[in-house]
Amino acid sequence: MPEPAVDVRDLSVAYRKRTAVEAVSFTIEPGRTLGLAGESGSGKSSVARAIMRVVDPSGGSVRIGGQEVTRLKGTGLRRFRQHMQMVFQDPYDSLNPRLTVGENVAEALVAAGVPRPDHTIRVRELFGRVGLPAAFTGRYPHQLSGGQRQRVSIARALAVGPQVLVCDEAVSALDVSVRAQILNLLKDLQEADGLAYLFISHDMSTLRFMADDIAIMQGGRIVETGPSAAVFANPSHEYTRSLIAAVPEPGSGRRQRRDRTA
Ligand SMILES: Nc1ncnc2c1ncn2[C@@H]1O[C@H](COP(=O)(O)OP(=O)(O)OP(=O)(O)O)[C@@H](O)[C@H]1O
Repeated sequence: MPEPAVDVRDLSVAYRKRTAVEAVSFTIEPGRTLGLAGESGSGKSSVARAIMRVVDPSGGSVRIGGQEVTRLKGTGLRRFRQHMQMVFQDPYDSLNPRLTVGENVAEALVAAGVPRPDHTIRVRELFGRVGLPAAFTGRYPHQLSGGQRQRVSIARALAVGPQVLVCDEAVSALDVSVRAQILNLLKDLQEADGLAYLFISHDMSTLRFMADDIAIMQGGRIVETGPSAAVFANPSHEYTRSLIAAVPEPGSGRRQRRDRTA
């Protein structure tokens, strides 16, 4: 059997001895999406940060493409980072405002060891893959819309040829129609490249669209997990039921409860 793209076992994360994630386990196969949901503070981003080795896990194991990454350091850690990339909620925070968006993407090519003479053509290719005109490479982040900036972040993530993308609330700041376009783009890229996604979102309708499997976190633990269709059809945990209750049936035309009370 080929190795899963992501294999997390008994992962724990603590901040100054305060446990934020406890004994979290899941796997993601190449070309598949695990949706991670849960209320604010339940530990979703801490799972992502530990997998990316932005924080050191306090326990457990993380295997990416079969390689244990929890104890990697120096060059080994840098090499591993080419296999895993992250897309955040607000590309303004992650793009350098003083560089053009083309230069922002080229920075990732430097990190991936792509020779400089190849940068222009590679950046243009990457812009094409995320649906941006090549002429946009010379613009600055503030000259693009939110959706266009998120496309640039995705191009930058793809620049290193990753196997896994961690999307942490990657579409949460976008308008509904732009959100759908970015989700469709991510699905197309997944199909083309066999990318595995860890897709973190508080929005269950986004997860219903994106995720093959779902894991629900509460208080640092996974309290329910399973194929997305089964979890939505028959949630076993009270907390999952309350998350799903806030989402309309597809096509029902009802607005989300969150919208009604906003
Ligand atoms: N750098 C940090 N130092 C100390 N505590 C932290 C740190 N980052 C997160 N925490 C705590 O760890 C717990 C989990 O936080 P985390 O950000 O992982 O949750 P989350 O589910 O991603 O929340 P949100 O949806 O609001 O981003 C929370 O209690 C949070 O206060």
